[in-house]
Amino acid sequence: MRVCVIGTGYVGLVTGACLAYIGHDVICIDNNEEKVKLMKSGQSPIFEPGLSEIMQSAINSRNIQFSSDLPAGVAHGEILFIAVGTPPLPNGESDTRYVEAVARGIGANLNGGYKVIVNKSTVPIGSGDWVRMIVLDGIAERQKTLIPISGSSCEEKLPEISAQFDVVSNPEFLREGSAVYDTFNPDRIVLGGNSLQAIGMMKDLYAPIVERKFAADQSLPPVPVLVTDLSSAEMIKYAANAFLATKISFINEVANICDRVGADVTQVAKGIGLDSRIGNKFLQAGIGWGGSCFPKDVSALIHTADDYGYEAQLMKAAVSVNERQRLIALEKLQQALKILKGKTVGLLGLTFKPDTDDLRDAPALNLIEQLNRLGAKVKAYDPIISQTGMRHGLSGVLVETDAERLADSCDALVLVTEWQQFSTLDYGKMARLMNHAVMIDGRNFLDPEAMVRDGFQYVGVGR
Ligand SMILES: NC(=O)c1ccc[n+]([C@@H]2O[C@H](COP(=O)([O-])OP(=O)(O)OC[C@H]3O[C@@H](n4cnc5c(N)ncnc54)[C@H](O)[C@@H]3O)[C@@H](O)[C@H]2O)c1
Ligand SMILES: O=c1ccn([C@@H]2O[C@H](COP(=O)(O)OP(=O)(O)O[C@H]3O[C@H](CO)[C@@H](O)[C@H](O)[C@H]3O)[C@@H](O)[C@H]2O)c(=O)[nH]1
Repeated sequence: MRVCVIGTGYVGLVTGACLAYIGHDVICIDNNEEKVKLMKSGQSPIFEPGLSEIMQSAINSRNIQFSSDLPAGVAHGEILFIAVGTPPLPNGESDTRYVEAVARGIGANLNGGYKVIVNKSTVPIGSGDWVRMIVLDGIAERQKTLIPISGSSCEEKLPEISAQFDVVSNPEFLREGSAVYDTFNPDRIVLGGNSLQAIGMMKDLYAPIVERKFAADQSLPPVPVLVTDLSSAEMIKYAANAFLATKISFINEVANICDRVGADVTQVAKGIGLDSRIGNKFLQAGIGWGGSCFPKDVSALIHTADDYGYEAQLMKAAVSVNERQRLIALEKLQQALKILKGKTVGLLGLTFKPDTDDLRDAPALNLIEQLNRLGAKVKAYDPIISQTGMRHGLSGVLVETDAERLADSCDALVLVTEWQQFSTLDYGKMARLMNHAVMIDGRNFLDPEAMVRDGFQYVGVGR
């Protein structure tokens, strides 16, 4: 099928590349010319495991094109994905201006046959109908430009714009760091809309994925496809993220109690996770959840509830537990080092989770800010940020090129991101390079006994 994906970030580029890989004819549109240039040269502007290979394969089979030409994209696609960002506004509300610009642009260029406009971006509940309205506005604006000005000598009758379309909500559940895997191995596909034709086309589009043709385990039953109304699909996206964020805040609260009573949260998580009603996922206690999605999506849902005069108390609590959790490493540093002013703290990891280059709302950023405020010098080593030199959003921190340089002359290390590489560092050598060998393990990732053997004073979270 002919597909146009507008917005080539973590979601749009992965979606576009994977759809091209499974045989669709895809054009990816972005208004960032530099990104387009990079993608045209076969390079991915983001770090995501497996993405470059998928892109390269799609480029070789001529199933994918990259462009900044929205009209060409709209003309190309039978299915038009909107996958632009919906960042948070200062009041927590979702900023939908990029979605609006794209919807207007689609309307202004829509012509010819039937199209399905797909909201892939995470958008406030009710956005499906709103997008439809904006597209219609875009069509009307263009129509106006086609009508000859009254009183002009132009007698020519201009053609009517024929634009048939439906809007579908197709929320995305991929995780950064495993986005390609998640796209080929989804737990479910959610399609919200009331047009049978549009839903039918979406099912055709996803058929190879639903049938697990590209899955890690092809013997599994087909991927469940849940068809709902527009608002329910939009709500599913927010509710899923709010639930997962709340689950993490819950285990973090348990961890804080464990710290006080002398229990080990990693064992507690195992013990409760074996109950199939609870499940063992998303019970990893640590320094709190971050990233480009949980914080903004939970805030947006709280804001939506507020708009309807309802106070989302549980979600507000999940957020405030998380805000406190983000400072837990600082508290533990103060307990271990007492005065932080003039001390040097090294951060192992900067990104909000491993296997991504994304620093949006990363707990490390809070930590850097707070440590600077208290007069500590902050250094960091992150396998991807140190290598790529990407520094967007980073200040008040010296980025080192390897873990041993990081440890050199530090008074404490904080493991912020559980990069796999951090399990095999020479911690004995690192401890010897430090002024004080203190390790705050913000992700309960390291083996406490091994750390002590290597000479560290080890402090975990709820452990
Ligand atoms: N990042 C994730 O893991 C994830 C997962 C699920 C859902 N989502 C949702 O998907 C959406 C996209 O998120 P993301 O992380 O991929 O965003 P992103 O910021 O990485 O990418 C957005 C892209 O859209 C482009 N863009 C902005 N305005 C444009 C326009 N008018 N025309 C063309 N391109 C334009 C930007 O240049 C950028 O490349 C958001 O709503 C987000 O909440 C994200
Ligand atoms: O047990 C856990 C699991 C995660 N986290 C933290 O939670 C945050 C989010 O992690 P994760 O969900 O793995 O990454 P994201 O890429 O942000 O993915 C989430 O957000 C996406 C955007 O909406 C959704 O598509 C995904 O389904 C949803 O998992 C990170 O800071 C993690 O460190 C924990 O602290 N403990």
